[in-house]
Amino acid sequence: MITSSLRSVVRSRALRVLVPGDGGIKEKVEGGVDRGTALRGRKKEGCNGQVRSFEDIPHTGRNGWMNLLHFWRNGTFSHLHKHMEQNFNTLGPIYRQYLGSQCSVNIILPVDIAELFHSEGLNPRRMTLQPWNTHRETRKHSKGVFLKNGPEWRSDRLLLNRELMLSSAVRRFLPLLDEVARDFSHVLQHKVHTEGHVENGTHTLTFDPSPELLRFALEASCHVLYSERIGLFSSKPSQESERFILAVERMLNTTPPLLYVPRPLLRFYTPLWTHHATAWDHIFSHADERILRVYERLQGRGGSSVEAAVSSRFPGVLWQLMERGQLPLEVIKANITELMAGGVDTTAVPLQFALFELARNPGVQERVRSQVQASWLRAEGNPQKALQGAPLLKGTIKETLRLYPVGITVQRYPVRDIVLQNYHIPAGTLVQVCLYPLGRSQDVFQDPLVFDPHRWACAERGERRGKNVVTAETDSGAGFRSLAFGFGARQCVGRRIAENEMQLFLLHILKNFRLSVSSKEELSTKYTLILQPESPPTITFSSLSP
Ligand code: HEM
Repeated sequence: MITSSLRSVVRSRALRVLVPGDGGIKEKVEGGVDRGTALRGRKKEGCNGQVRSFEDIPHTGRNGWMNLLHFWRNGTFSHLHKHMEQNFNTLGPIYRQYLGSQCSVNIILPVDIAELFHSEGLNPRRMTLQPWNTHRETRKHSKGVFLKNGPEWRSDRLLLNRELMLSSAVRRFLPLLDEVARDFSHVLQHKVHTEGHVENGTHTLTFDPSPELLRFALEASCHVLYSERIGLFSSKPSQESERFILAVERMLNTTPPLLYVPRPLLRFYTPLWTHHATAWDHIFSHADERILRVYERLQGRGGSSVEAAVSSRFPGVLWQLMERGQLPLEVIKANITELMAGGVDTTAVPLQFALFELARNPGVQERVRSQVQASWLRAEGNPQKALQGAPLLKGTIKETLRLYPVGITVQRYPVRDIVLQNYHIPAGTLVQVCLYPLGRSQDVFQDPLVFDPHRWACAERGERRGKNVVTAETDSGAGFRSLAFGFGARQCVGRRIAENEMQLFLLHILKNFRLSVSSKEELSTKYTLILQPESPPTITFSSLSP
């Protein structure tokens, strides 16, 4: 039962409105908003409007082990995102989920999401990825920001933000991303002209671009993190890079089955655990080699690299971190490894979805292309100006991630008791914002299954467009609908790289190719720690140049 002191806290508290913004969050305090406004939109009032207890929250069946066994036995763990969507349809906008030893409260409505992030505290915490932690501990590796918590996380994170999140940092690495995106488009042009056929005077090629997209993402990551081009667009890409891509995929695929296994039992999953740990070892050794190279460059050895580094060219995030010397080498290694592991599939996979959606929505594609072409002309080759002049590119990425979020949930442990949907949630409860059902909810988005990048352009201009713009009067969770990169101080540290990398990729593709697909059917998706197409879509690229 809820205590009277909690009720009075809820009643008396001024409602602080958190506004998610591009550079983090702005927080403004609006005094005097009553509890009625704070709880508007909540559907389930207990008798006499009393806050209900945690135990009253609808749930999916309380034996977490039986639930997990059910998923494993039926091979449906990869459809966890679909189960969440079904549960919201049957249980309402909040429910308890039991999986293995873990209980979470799952939510979907912006008003509740706002309340959750409002209570995340100074050092927000996500769900622990136990297999990743166990690998670090057994190999005696440090943790990077992904796995750290508390004040230690915060101080490391502030140093990383300077190299990855500030607009000054973006200005430094944007030209590198642009170079990779242009090269990719040239190589694709060559492939279409040499391997494709001519249809109505246009060179056309139909293929599954997913392996090329992974190479693009790895090439882009290496260029920004190490200032190194690794030649992945050549006809014979290095085997080391191909092995790295395989290691990241294996690490991702082996994480979910190990996720809910208590640590002492991990060793009983021996073959799976061995695959997982070996994949991580490989990812670490990739970073090790680069660190050694940069170390040698910093020591003044390896002449030509030093010249590159002291020239005006951006020497890469690793170089910057090592040169500043504010983080121990072990911690730099852990962070660079996490950035490499987190930076390949996370951008390559949404690009598959974006190409597919643009291809199956030719009208949308034309509108984005004409904005891109006009902006490109005005920008005279300046990539930053070109992106600023084509907001539909950003809308395309947001729309892609709305329908196909890379991570299906964002998690937090509130640092104080809160009330969600009129239920009492004790501090320290794992609460998950379920991004996949959120992006497809009719209660949150008008025509949720329609791919419409323009809806975000309207939202950013504050225009009212059906339910798509929710104002402070109608919903205190205004804006908490585009959360694919998480939120606040703990949001994705690679966000600026990812957003710019994906937008520049689409810019150069749309300038040079018309995209189409033979079937406009929905893509089936599977959850393997990240959300992926069940089978990668085949896309037809038709060259726009003769
Ligand atoms: C479309 C691409 C991407 C998406 C959708 C995405 C999504 C996310 C999300 C949801 C989180 C958790 C945020 C939170 O809890 O609030 C996260 C954290 C993180 N991401 Fe990304 N990510 C993407 C690309 C990248 C890239 C390219 C990198 C590396 C260059 C990266 C590195 C990280 C790291 C290191 C964290 C942990 C940050 C921390 O805990 O302080 N991500 N990402």
